[in-house]
Amino acid sequence: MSDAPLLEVRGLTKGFGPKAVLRGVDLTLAKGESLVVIGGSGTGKSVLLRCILGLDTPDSGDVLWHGRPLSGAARAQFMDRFGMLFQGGALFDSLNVWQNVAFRLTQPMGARAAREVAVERLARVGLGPEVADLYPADLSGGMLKRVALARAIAASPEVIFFDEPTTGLDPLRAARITALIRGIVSDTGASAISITHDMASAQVMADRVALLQDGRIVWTGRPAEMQAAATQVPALAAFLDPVAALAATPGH
Ligand SMILES: Nc1ncnc2c1ncn2[C@@H]1O[C@H](COP(=O)(O)OP(=O)(O)OP(=O)(O)O)[C@@H](O)[C@H]1O
Repeated sequence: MSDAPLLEVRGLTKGFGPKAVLRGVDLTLAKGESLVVIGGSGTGKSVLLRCILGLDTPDSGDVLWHGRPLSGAARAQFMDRFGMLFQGGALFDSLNVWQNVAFRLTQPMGARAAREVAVERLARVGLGPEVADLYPADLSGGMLKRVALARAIAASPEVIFFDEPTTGLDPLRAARITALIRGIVSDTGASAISITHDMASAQVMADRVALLQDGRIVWTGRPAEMQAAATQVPALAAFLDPVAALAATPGH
């Protein structure tokens, strides 16, 4: 049991009506590993994440947490042990920054203690205590991402999910958030699954990359292996150099 991966997806399928989106996804996430799932628009990355989180019910297949199917007690344990950075940040406009960060603290604690934890997490993402009492409407896009990141790590999760963490940021801010995420994952020893279109960010964040295409993981490997693998896997080549891939497509 202790040898089991932290999280494992086995033969996951999910469709909507006649449309098969996931056609047998197999994935493992080791303890402390940062896995980045890439794939074109509409390939089912979000559906995969939703199935893992229990927001969508798979048609078949299993999600295992510490080797146990994610249902009943294992699901309850998992719910306490994961952090999530949603694509748009998904902060509550009516709560101030520290209340947003402390929102998912599972350990019961008074407001003063919760605020202290929130301020500490804000410092970890490069924001000072003066931000704690501001509201989301007062913040820039980059600051909102940082606050959302502070919330994702608030309860010291074992696994953190990042849904398109650099979407909507300019290249410099995207690079900063990417470096911050990589640092947090390395420092805390948390495992991470990120989904992204941003190859620059994937290369920095990933210990391992998995490419989702036609409902399956068609390639997985280390970022340094991607270039060589692209000669065998056209979809990978398209990600690494979309302009060249388009130019090579007849009638583009
Ligand atoms: N609730 C739903 N009902 C019907 N179809 C759905 C539903 N959720 C997702 N889909 C379909 O499943 C497919 C995969 O969607 P998904 O959002 O997972 O793609 P994605 O890889 O995350 O794309 P993007 O990178 O553009 O966000 C799409 O064709 C989408 O329309």
